[in-house]
Amino acid sequence: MTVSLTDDGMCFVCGKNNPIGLKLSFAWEGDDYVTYFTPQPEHQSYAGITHGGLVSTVLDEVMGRNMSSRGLPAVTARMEVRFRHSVPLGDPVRFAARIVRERGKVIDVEATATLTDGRVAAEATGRFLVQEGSLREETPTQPTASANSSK
Ligand SMILES: CCCCCCCCCCCCCCCC(=O)SCCNC(=O)CCNC(=O)[C@H](O)C(C)(C)COP(=O)(O)OP(=O)(O)OC[C@H]1O[C@@H](n2cnc3c(N)ncnc32)[C@H](O)[C@@H]1OP(=O)(O)O
Repeated sequence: MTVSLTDDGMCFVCGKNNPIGLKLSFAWEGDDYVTYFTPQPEHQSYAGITHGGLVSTVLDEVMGRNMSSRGLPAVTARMEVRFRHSVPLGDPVRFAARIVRERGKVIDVEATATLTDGRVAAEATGRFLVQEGSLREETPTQPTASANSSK
């Protein structure tokens, strides 16, 4: 079964119109598809530590957008995350994704979250299923709000 995917600017991670979203920007750096996220206090779990669910969310996004940026709109079917080090607040974290294997509409991707000192804080593997058609863009109904996080 496939679904039709629409970008209405409200994605929690990249949507420019989501008032509570992260509003992250993405770009290619060589073979890596990359975003930088600087966690703030509102993104923590224990004091001073970025919530692992949010780290997972950005890993998911950078993998998914790797494909949509190449014209392959896909959904996450499965994802595994290994948390190696805590992610502190206040410093930019580099999230990078690259394709591992493509088999028809099934694409395996891996991603890393790297701290400013070069340590890989978290690594993910994901399986994505490419959906039929192209990503549709739709005018949002929600008002635009100011960013709460930046590259
Ligand atoms: C310029 C760029 C602008 C971009 C601008 C974008 C803005 C927009 C934001 C984008 C953001 C993206 C990054 C966030 C990505 C999400 O958050 S996507 C949302 C979360 N994910 C979902 O909602 C998916 C929900 N699940 C489903 O829809 C369906 O279960 C799936 C995954 C499509 C699978 O459907 P299905 O019909 O069961 O698939 P089927 O064809 O039977 O299986 C195909 C193969 O996949 C395997 N498979 C199926 N399901 C699974 C599974 N769950 N686990 C493992 N393997 C599976 C099958 O075993 C089969 O493998 P083989 O047997 O062929 O070896």
